[in-house]
Amino acid sequence: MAEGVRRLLGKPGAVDIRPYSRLLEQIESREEELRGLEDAELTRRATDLGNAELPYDRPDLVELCAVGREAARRALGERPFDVQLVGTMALLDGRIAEMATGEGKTLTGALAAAGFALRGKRVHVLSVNDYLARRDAEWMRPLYDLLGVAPAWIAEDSTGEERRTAYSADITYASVSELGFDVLRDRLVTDAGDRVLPEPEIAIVDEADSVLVDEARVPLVLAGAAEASDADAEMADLVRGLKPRIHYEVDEEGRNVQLTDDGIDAVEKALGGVDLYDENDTSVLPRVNLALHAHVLLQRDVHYVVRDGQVRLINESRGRIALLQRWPDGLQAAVEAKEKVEVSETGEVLDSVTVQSLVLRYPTLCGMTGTAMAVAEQLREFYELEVAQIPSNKPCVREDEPNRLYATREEKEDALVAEVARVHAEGRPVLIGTQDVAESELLAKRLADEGLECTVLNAKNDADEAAVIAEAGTHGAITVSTQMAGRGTDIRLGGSDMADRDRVVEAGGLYVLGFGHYPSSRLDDQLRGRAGRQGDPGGSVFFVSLDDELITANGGETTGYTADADGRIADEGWLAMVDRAQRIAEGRLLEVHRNTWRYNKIIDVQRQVVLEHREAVLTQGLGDRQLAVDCAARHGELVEEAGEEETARAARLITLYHLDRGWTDHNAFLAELREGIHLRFLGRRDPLDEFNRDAVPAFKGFLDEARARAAETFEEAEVKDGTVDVAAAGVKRPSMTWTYMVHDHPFSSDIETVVGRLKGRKSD
Ligand SMILES: Nc1ncnc2c1ncn2[C@@H]1O[C@H](COP(=O)(O)OP(=O)(O)OP(=O)(O)O)[C@@H](O)[C@H]1O
Repeated sequence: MAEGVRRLLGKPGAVDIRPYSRLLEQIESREEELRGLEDAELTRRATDLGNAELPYDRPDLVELCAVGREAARRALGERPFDVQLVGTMALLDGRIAEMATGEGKTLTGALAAAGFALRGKRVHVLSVNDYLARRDAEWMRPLYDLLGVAPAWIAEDSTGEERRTAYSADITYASVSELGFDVLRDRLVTDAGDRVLPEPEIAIVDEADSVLVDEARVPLVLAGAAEASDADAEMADLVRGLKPRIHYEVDEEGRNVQLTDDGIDAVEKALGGVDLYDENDTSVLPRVNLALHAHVLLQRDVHYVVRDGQVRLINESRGRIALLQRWPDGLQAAVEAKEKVEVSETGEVLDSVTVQSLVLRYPTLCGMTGTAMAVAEQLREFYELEVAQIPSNKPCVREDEPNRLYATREEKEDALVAEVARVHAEGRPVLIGTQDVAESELLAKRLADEGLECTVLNAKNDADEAAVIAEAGTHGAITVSTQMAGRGTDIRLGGSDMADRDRVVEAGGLYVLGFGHYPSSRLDDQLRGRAGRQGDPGGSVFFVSLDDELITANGGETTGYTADADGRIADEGWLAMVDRAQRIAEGRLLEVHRNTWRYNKIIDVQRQVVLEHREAVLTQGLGDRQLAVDCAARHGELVEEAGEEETARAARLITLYHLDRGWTDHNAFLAELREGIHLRFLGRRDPLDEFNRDAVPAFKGFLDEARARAAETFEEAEVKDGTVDVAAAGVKRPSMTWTYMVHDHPFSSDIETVVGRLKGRKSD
């Protein structure tokens, strides 16, 4: 049995992996026989496993792992390590497998995917981006071929037909956002044959903590074309002239901005003496607020970049550009006006789904990540998922040094630059993790000024990013990077071809330097994990300063310390305070997650009612049956004139139209309700109760209302050239739809911000 497995019997809070480890010997004993088989015979052994139901019993599990190992050895030239097989078994049991960076999660997940697929289940492997979906599917394809199952992948530019074909494969790799958008688009089809997705069965989530926890509350939105909104160039110009603290105030967390009285006067004057609070014209104030928000709170190169004449959001949790992400429309246009670029199309929200609801659609959910234990509680609470902690194949020898704490940011930067210079002189490769794009660029400039040339990795496209990171382990390389929660490429010592490996090992392996802590220790660990893969030497250390935002925003003390001449604070108490600030930040994030979860729950319940009803209309002729009752006379006439089938088609289209229209309107109402509710919260009532109090009755008559409207339209529908002219009766579908993700709802009235702030106040 492998040393790694013997070493670890599982930590508290994690599931016991011993039942899996116990099978390893039997798996190994099958190896010799399997090596002697022809490929076709090996494939047959695999497909024979399909003659039973899930879950696998022990003999079959042994057979699956043994056959899978042999197939991987032949097809990929990689014989799965014991720990990878333990990971595969944990995934097949619906667990989250925690496996450190570079342990080979792709192969572990692929063997589990094949295991599910062989038993007739459709598997979706969810990646964090299109590049990885495609790369992993193609990488694992020879293995799947040998095991007799078919993989496919989806990318942003896949057509509807390509998607349908890909989803009908045994195993489909897709990014979470593409999957979400397909779910949303499928919800709006008017012909069941237009759907691309089959019923969800099994999801294997890569980077599970990033998707299931960090991105859980991110809504994916489907919007439909309405009229374009105007770029508010006038407002953008106006707010550009306003002065901080005189005309507007920003709250401590940098999430809200408000005009002061002087600001209000200045704006009213600049607009030719309007009254911003005129009850008869409430259109001006929101425009000012949007422009102000865009101007003050959203910073170029931190929250977005301008590229090819377009404003592109930076995905804050990954430091990458997110192609399809936009802010809610008004704000997007305001930023576009601020940056003086062409304004993009706007529209109304047709529907949305959070990442959390998206993955909860799957009856079986599992996944892998390098950092799951730290969020084990959340995985249990929100998904009923348990973590299996898989030991590393070789012991990790990375040296993680304690924090180096400095009084000020300047001192922290000086110290970091000096440290980079020191290790660089020995040829040791350095990877520096920064919080955002702007910071990475400033730091790169500073390093360059000191004669330390470095590569900056930020918000590039995913494929470029993979190529850059692959070389971060080269002798003497200095790489500055924003956070890379999404798994990229392996950092091999000595460069991607490992040509110089010995020299780099000699120098101590990859050295990871964090330029400040992330809001959660898990994100820190992901950065650290870049070094010391597969038993490689390596090290990590974080440089922190008392004026880091994490510390100032989370109640850290910033006065009364003793520092040495370089500004370094060595006192244990102060170092402990840094950890505390991070724990507080983690607690706050969890609270926000819980809150959104509660809000979304009720919306999900309502959505489910609509979706079930819609399904009956779409596939079982419910609309037609209802209209035959509600509009008996007109129904009879139409059947006479156009035939039963055509009448049923018209009834379906009309009913679906009103259901979807109603849901869009209801969504807008709920969004407004959420935004407005904080005012009542100030009246000391529980905002969630308040929300439910209004959201529930507003939905009560929903289906009846849609039915009544459908009847009205149906009465008016006329037959033209043998078909019912539903368009003439007012049934209009959006001429185009598109999708986006909303990251961290930015409006000041956002309930989470308010909840967060009031909570902060209460504990004062
Ligand atoms: N059993 C094996 N034998 C040899 N090499 C392997 C084996 N399994 C995986 N590898 C190699 O290890 C490297 C890392 O694999 P992979 O990218 O799947 O790791 P990971 O766990 O997903 O890492 P990360 O956390 O960085 O995403 C790859 O180059 C892969 O080819």
